[in-house]
Amino acid sequence: MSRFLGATVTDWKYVTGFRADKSTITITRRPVLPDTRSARHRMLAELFSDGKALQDVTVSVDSYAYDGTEASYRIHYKPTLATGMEANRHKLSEALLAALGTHESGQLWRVDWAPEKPIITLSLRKPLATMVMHSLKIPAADLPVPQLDERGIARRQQMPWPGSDPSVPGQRLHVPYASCETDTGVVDAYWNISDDSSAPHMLVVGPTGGGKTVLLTTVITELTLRGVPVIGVDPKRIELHQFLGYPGVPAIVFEPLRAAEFIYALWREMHARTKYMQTQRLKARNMPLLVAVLDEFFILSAAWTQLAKSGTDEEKEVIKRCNPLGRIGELVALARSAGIRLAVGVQRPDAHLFGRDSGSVRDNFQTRAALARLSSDGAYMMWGETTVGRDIDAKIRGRATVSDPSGDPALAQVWFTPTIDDHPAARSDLSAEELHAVDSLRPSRDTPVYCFSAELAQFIADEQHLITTMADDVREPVAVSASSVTSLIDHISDAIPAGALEEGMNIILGLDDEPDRTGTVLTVETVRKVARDSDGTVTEEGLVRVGVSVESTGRRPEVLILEYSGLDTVFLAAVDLAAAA
Ligand SMILES: Nc1ncnc2c1ncn2[C@@H]1O[C@H](COP(=O)(O)OP(=O)(O)OP(=O)(O)O)[C@@H](O)[C@H]1O
Repeated sequence: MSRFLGATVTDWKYVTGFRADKSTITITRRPVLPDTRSARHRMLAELFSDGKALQDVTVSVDSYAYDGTEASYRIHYKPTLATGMEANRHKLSEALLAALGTHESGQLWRVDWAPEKPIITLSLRKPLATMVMHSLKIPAADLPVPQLDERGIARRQQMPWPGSDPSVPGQRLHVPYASCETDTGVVDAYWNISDDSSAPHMLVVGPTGGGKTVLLTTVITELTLRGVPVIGVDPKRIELHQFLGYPGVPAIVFEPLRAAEFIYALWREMHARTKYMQTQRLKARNMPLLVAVLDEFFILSAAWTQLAKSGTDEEKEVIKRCNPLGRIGELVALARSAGIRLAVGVQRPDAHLFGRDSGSVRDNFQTRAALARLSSDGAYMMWGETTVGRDIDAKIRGRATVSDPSGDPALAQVWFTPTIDDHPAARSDLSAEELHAVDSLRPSRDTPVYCFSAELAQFIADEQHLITTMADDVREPVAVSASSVTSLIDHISDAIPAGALEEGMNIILGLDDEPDRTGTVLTVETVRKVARDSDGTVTEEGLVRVGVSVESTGRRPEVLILEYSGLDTVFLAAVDLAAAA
């Protein structure tokens, strides 16, 4: 062992040289300095040594944790066409994260691509909590509510909110619902419903059990605490019923036909408000806010389509008069300036089911949350990129991709609000912590809806009457088997355009055959084959042939061919019904 410039050298490299002009052979000894890089540093350098993924790579340590472990790295590389492509960057980031695993401290790594320079930084991030209990830190009675005159008009709508920055206008109306990761750390994700919001309506996507109802519950509780009333629509009947009688929630609508009447009343309200604002010289910011939450929107819109096609004459007339799908389009585009906001929950992002003009309708839902691992098409529809939100850990309940405060997609943990139903049967299921959370969230004041139209006022009054008489209709259960199912809404899990049907899906048939649906026997059939127009595109005119095999007396099952246009909606069976079929 010897020393070279102060370093201990255990190995030497010998280089031989020959100079013919001087007839000399030189033998030079160079020290091989020991590799002092950590195993992780070496691994990172070796990851790119073949020059395939990145070229001319140098890896350096950027910072150390207090215990001396390496806490961040910088990777310099030679920029190429491939390194500029989002999909390649995403793949490489995933490979780096997989190679790095978990840091000694238990923290996870994050990968950041510098926007302008060919530098990747690897740094540590605190893992997002896997569960965030949603509760209020101060008594609800101490929260400020907007000062409104008897018409509901606010001269100064923007009240300070505890913890808010008074220099940021409208923060009272930043409705938080999740913790999300951004470059500056974990922050609250919120829906900005103030009049200066560039994302006035909210879209929530999540499959059954994905946490959509929890997210909407979190949002509704935050809205009512802020003195913003909510009317909910829940065609599945079991998601938002907990809000019946909740302060600030004057109505929850369950029947699709009543939901159509509600959309009509809301549309009339929007026009009445606009007229009032014009005559009284009021601005959007003066108007009292009202939020409509439409859960399971595709089921609702498919039910409307079915009613329009094969309902009773009376039902058809209601759908025609209310034209809910057309009026929703108008509401989405115009309601914001009349103080009305929409939150819509759907099972999957779909390009077609918002109607013909889907693109622009979807564009108005700029506050977005996706509670599931998205397909690449779904990711593109939600975030404009095929790779965003695709690696959500499905095992963590409430894990989502949401719009962060700057509007970009970010990984998030949705705050958990247990059921807020104050029925003793619901409360008996809650733990002490959950009871504390829901009690803290309950507003101490009931916020009214200021109705500028006779239609909305009448609608709410009728709904409240219906709810009080609902108990009269309740009867003791009778056992009914799948083959005698009579009610549609209770047994469907989702509705999708025929163009999106795939082999193996269980669909409900028999709805169109019998105009009087009460007493109709529904059947559940499994899709065996789907044939689309030759180029595979789904258009309203496009024909979709679907083959289902049905029982027959012969040896082989008969194949029934159903024909749909690409935008016809088809109901999917709920799991229990499909299993029974
Ligand atoms: N943010 C969350 N944090 C913790 N647990 C959650 C969260 N969201 C949902 N869960 C858990 O997942 C369960 C299902 O959630 P939720 O009822 O919201 O699903 P959903 O999407 O509404 O399903 P469906 O479409 O069938 O109504 C909840 O009862 C709860 O236990």
